Amino acid sequence: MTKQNVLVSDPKSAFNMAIMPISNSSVLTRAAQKPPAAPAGYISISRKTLLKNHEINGEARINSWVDSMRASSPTHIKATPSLADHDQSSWMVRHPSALDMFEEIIDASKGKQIVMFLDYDGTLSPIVDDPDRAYMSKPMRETVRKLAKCFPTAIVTGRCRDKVYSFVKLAELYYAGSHGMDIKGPATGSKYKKASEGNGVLFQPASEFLPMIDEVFKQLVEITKSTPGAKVENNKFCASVHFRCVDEKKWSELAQQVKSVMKDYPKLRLTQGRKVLEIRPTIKWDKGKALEFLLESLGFANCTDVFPVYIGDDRTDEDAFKILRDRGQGFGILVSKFPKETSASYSLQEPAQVKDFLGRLVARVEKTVISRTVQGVKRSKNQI
Ligand SMILES: O=P(O)(O)OC[C@H]1O[C@H](O[C@H]2O[C@H](CO)[C@@H](O)[C@H](O)[C@H]2O)[C@H](O)[C@@H](O)[C@@H]1O
Repeated sequence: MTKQNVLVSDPKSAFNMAIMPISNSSVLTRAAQKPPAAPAGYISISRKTLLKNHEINGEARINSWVDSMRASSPTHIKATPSLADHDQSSWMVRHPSALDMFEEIIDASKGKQIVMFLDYDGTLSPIVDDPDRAYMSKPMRETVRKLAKCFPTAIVTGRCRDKVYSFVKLAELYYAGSHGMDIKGPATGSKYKKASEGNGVLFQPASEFLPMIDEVFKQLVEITKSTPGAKVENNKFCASVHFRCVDEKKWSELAQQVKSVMKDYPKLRLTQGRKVLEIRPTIKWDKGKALEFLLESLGFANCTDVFPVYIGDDRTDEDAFKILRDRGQGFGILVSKFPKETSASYSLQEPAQVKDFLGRLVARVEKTVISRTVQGVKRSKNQI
């Protein structure tokens, strides 16, 4: 893939730093010098906080990561059924099933342009022990393929962009890898243009961190060798340390190992996912910003009639859910079998339900197009 310029139309937009050749890192250097405040849900962010936590409060912090990883583990939630039952019913009132609310969702989107944002792991593919084998089923791929014919559709993932593409294998989608720090979006000003048509833009706001992430990745691989089951994944602009196959008794030790590497990299921060610690640059960029960037580059920056739908299962998806809440446009759907603190409006329990929901959306568009064709009504085929 060649390096390209990114041009975003609104000069006052939050994406001014995108108006530059990707290879020019001067603006990014400024951003990196002054780490921004932590977005909601992050474990730590600023250099000061990192140093403070490592020097003064490191032990407590590590324990809190490990505790929260344990607490969010389904085996632990199942171990307290009475709490789970009670929480589940009141939580479902606040975050009803997107399948049960399908007609309400369709009504809310009427006359608006739906834009779909899909997380990968735990949303399109079931969670499995080996991250290299988190395949998407053929029926899910077919459903997403059809979905992309109906609406602009993007994958927004913590994974390396090339890796997620090797799983999804659909050229007609837009891809935001490394938690949105590696975006292959639509060509500038290409409203409604398919990703497969023309040159898409490449946006990599953390490009200057590449050598640092590589270095940290190698150190993490080395230091975690002594922990059976630990796995380190290079996600290009971030790295993931997997705890899933590590004996829980060893989790604190593994977290300590990660911390010991991090102490030399104040420009990196840690976030937490599903049995994973993720190491990423301290730039103010996340899946929420990626969603906004994609909406803007699709030509929907100031549109009131756009209806973005973001589906995800992880803490990192909360940044995108929150953006949608704040914009008052569209909504988020959290994929979870258990109650979780979330800014999403609706819920689905597992990838199989995500497929059903997407399939129903596709079926509704197809039905609407047929009935409009029969009636001779002219309207954008992407609108329900
Ligand atoms: O943003 P996502 O698409 O959800 O990616 C987040 C991380 O997902 C992957 O890890 C998770 O899925 C694995 C496979 O099912 C599982 O083994 C692991 O425990 C989960 O945390 C991926 O491997 C990470 O690199 C992503 O950052």
